[in-house]
Amino acid sequence: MNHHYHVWCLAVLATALYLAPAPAESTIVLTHTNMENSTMFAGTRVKKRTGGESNDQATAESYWTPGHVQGAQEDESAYTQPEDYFPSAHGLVQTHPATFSGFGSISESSHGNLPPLGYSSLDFDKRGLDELRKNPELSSPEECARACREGEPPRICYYHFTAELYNVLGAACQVCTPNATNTLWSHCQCILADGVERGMLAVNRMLPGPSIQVCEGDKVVIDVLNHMHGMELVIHWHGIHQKGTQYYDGVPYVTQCPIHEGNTFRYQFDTNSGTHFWHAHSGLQKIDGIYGSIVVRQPPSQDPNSHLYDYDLTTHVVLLSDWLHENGMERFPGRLAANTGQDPESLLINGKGQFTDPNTGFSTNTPLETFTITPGRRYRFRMINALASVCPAQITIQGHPLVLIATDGEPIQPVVVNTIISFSGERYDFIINAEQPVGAYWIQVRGLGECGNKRVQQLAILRYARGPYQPKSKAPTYDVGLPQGVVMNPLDAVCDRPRTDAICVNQLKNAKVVDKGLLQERPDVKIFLPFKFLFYRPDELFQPHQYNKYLVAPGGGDHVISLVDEISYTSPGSPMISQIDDIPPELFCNGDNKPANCGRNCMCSHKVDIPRHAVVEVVLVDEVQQPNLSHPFHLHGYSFNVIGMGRSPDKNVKKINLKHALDLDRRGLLDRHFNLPPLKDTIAVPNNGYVVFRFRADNPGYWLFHCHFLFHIVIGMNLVLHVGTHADLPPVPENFPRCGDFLPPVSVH
Ligand SMILES: CC(=O)NCCc1ccc(O)c(O)c1
Repeated sequence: MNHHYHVWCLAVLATALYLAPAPAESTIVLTHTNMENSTMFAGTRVKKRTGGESNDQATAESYWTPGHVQGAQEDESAYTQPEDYFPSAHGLVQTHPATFSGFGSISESSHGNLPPLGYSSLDFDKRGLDELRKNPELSSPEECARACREGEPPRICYYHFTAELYNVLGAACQVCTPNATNTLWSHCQCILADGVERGMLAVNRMLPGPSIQVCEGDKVVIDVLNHMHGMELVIHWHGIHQKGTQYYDGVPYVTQCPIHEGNTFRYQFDTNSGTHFWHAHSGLQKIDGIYGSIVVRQPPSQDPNSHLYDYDLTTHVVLLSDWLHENGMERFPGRLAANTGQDPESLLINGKGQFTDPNTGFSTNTPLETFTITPGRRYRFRMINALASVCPAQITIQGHPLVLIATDGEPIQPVVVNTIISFSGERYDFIINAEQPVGAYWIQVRGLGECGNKRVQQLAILRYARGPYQPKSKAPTYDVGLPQGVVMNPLDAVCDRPRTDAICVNQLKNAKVVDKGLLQERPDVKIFLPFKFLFYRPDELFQPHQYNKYLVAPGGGDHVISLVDEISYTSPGSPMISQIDDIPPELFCNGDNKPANCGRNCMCSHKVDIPRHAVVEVVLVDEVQQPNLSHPFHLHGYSFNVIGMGRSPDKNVKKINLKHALDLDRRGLLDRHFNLPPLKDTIAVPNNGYVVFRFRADNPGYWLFHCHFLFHIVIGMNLVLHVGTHADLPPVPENFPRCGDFLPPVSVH
């Protein structure tokens, strides 16, 4: 096809659609009646209201007419030059053409060029832009988000993150109303989320924050500037192994000191392939908006499943998150009277969604995320569960089976499912074949577990190019959802036999050969880790001279902390990796070395030492025994092979515990499979069940291992696996920030 003709033709089409008046149904109604004080939020106008007004009135007075036209993104696979393309991720304004370079010839497959990211280096703080411009060896985000080809030299990809206190529906939404035909800025700083105004935290005024999309082997450099007043910040790169760059894993007081307000910390590391993400690992900042995707692509020849799909687009990342209508700190330790625990009000899909007030039934009408596909083509989608609360998320796409091809960044032998249940921290990559009639189809994401109480869900749209924008069928509701079919990750934990209705993680097969040594009968190190909550009695918790942490759990208002092997993790005051000598040795502990007389609530820095190169087996045992709650454990620095999972085969045993798991193991009754066990870095332990996994300890360092639920991290459901010795580590980077107590002798004048 003639290159220039193609370009011109699409540009005209896109422009025409872009300037067309907004269809009535896409009017955004930014109103929300707050349960307690009936405060209305109307786009850029803020009105205080008294209670009792009808929703009709509210709607009439407080809507906003956007010029956002979904049709601007017409054909995902026909992109050629950036001028033709209106990104969907933040698709309010056209991306600045001048920021793009390196687009080659038109390719008929995605294994060719990629559409733009949806933001560019022009969105950096000026300091970031200057850094990029003065260093010719650095590539911009838009240059790095490219198709990966064998034999092409790796790049050094540069990002600048500015973290701020920010707001949803702030005045930025006045400046870049979506109907402004503004071509000066690549990025509109208006965050709509689910259409309900709130304070939040944002990186580069985007939600999700900037997506990092590179090719395997590229080096990534991220300058993180903390502009959050009175807050420290640490960012973790979930799924990146940090081999050789152990200092940049982003765990406070384990691998670094937190970044002070006003300071910039430069992370730099190599990339292992897969769908990953980044998020704050400090405090509760993640649930307030500090997260974004990481996609590390490979040349097709490197992916055993590449023959199954035609396109792997920048715009087909599906990042799921949970969303509150207040700051996360309102929920910790939590309130007693209006006890909602930590359950979210809403879910978001790529930071977008709508909210229906359960009290009034009133809905916002903010744009839903739309993924565009072309009939007859096969698309790789990369789903990231970035939820922070305890709710599993279930995704279903109307009329489209999902061909699962990877999880947590690692390829598996393809399996077909109809719905995926995922837990905080997990990633699932699947293929969608665009083989249904041209149309628009619902994507439904439901919050399960505790989220069933509020029935939170979110919708997005899978749209065939040149088809309608809205699905013909009524939107699925929480109770009448899309048909389920085969479920990935059934919550019933029946994982010891093949079944037709579901697939468990341990039943997935690795698409690559597995290290034989890992599958040997006896591992070098075997670690049993039971975990549970400690329920405090109020009289026990509120004693003089003690300020013990606690979480007010939902429902009954229990005051709890978390224990792993009877220990509640407590952070030291200096990072283990860089200032081990500044940490009093008695602060460290583990199951074999607990502090004397620490009673029920042992608080110390739980650390298990592992010899380098050892074959390690970990058995996690759920002693929480809270029906409805399965805890996803995430290991930093590694992927591990999932050997087995399930519940006790002994029908007389109602509740599993460490003693019983040890007994099952002795009798050879823990489920173990050695035929191509899949690789994961985050695994949900079935409630009242167990998980067995193995890895070879070939990455020295201090690696956090923890429940990925945000509010369980802060109450101690963590430990550190310390692999090797300090002699195995690269030297501490020059001028690496230091922190710790300052307790000089008292000076007497
Ligand atoms: C009997 C009871 O209500 N227990 C609460 C369990 C619990 C504890 C902590 C959480 O984060 C959570 O979601 C649930």
